[in-house]
Amino acid sequence: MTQATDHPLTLFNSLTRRAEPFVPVHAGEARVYSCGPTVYNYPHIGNMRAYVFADTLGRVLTWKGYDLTHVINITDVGHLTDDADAGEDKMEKMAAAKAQSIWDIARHYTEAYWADIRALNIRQPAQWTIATDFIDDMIAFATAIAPKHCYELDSGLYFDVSTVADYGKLARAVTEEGPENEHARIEAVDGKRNAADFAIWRKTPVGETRQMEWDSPWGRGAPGWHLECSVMSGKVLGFPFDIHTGGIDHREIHHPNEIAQNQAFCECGGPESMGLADVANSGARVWMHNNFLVERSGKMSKSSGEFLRLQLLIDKGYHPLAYRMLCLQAHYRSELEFSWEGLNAALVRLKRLLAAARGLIEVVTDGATLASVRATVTHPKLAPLVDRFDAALSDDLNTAVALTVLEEAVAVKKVDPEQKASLVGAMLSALGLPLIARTELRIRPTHAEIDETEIEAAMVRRKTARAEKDFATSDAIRDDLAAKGVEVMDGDPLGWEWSLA
Ligand SMILES: Nc1ncnc2c1ncn2[C@@H]1O[C@H](COP(=O)(O)OP(=O)(O)OP(=O)(O)O)[C@@H](O)[C@H]1O
Ligand SMILES: [Zn+2]
Repeated sequence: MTQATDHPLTLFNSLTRRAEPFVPVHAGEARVYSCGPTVYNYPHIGNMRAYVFADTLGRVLTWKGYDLTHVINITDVGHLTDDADAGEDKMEKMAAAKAQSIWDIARHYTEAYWADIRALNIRQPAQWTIATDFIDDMIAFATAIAPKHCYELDSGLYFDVSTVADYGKLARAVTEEGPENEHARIEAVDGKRNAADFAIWRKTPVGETRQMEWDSPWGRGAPGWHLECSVMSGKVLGFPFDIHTGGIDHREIHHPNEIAQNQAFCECGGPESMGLADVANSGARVWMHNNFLVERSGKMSKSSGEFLRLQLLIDKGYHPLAYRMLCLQAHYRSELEFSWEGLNAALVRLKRLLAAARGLIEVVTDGATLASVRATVTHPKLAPLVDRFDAALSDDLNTAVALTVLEEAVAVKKVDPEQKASLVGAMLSALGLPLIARTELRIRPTHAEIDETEIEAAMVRRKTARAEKDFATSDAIRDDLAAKGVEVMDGDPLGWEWSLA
């Protein structure tokens, strides 16, 4: 638990548009729900920024001593090609395009997403909730709110946004651009009472069949995407829970719609009052949003054909943790522009950090808390760094500053090595950077013509030649390696003797 002397954890709440001290709903606990991917395609690295952010939040909550329950969902049904109420189901569309079963599509892309989660050292949440496992709960939730908040049309059961207070309060559109802008692009459906009304249950049109459809009081069909997240978060974490996360696009439609449903549910079927005067019954106390990873050409999107996958970075010889480092260097609420130069700089920084921390490799401090670090790290050169690191993370997850404090800690000399090791280990774990051997960071790009064992063997032959002053042989080996795309780095201060060009 947070001690009186610790920096209070403050988090920016999109709902109140303020950084606020974190006050858990249940003492000592933190319950967090993160909107998960729609598994119709591979995630791009922009999508993965959302999970690096959610993981960083979880790690900071652990660091601060909270007992964390993190839930991430997998959306395998219901997300339309437009976040608002138009278009086709993304999953059905991809299954049709590939002439495959939707269940196979979902399985394949869920596995691909999980592989990226592991590669980025993102901790496993307490539960992955799969939307199609919660259909009965979704029907029960919709049944509870329908009489007061919904109406039925031929195409489905619609939520009437005028039945809840402050609809769209979360969305920037409401205060800065006027609600009409955002809603102007929502496709008109005959009979809708308000432009922003959305389907919480979508009926399968007469004469059509969907691969995924279920019976409901409103006919055969499928749940709406917004309904899914309200149901899974409330069911697993209980309303109200502490923090709901997602990318900044969710602040405009998906989360306002979740909030509207949560308000309706808490009034009709849930706890009478959640004791949250200013964020009345919105389901979660704090709503947090990561900003986008962008390319020079604009927001990265997997709906638009070509996109950057983590695997592409790996194929080009970048360790996936270089991408984690890139994310940590920016504040999660800032837009981050992706470039290969930037990724390379992040990789070099990571190499340098891990090379400097080399001697500390045996230390296992995963999940270390501030309290445990304070108890062991008392040296006057180190204790102030604990404090500064904590201050940075507590300041709305300022990982950019925390990283610089970590680098200072690694560079501290003439201190008790065990204390230094515990401190560095704990800092790395709070940022989700594993203390891997630096050689593991070296990845062979798929286009390379030579493998690492061959390179290492050539390097040994070259060393022997040089020791024997046989410079002709040593130069010939270097030239041969250069021809295969390997640069020999004599006198490299990081101790890396070669790199792939
Ligand atoms: N460029 C981006 N940078 C950061 N986060 C993003 C980016 N694009 C999407 N996200 C976030 O990634 C998470 C997963 O999104 P999801 O799988 O629903 O993507 P999507 O909306 O279907 O795809 P697309 O990337 O085409 O918009 C969401 O929290 C979303 O807000
Ligand atoms: Zn969601």
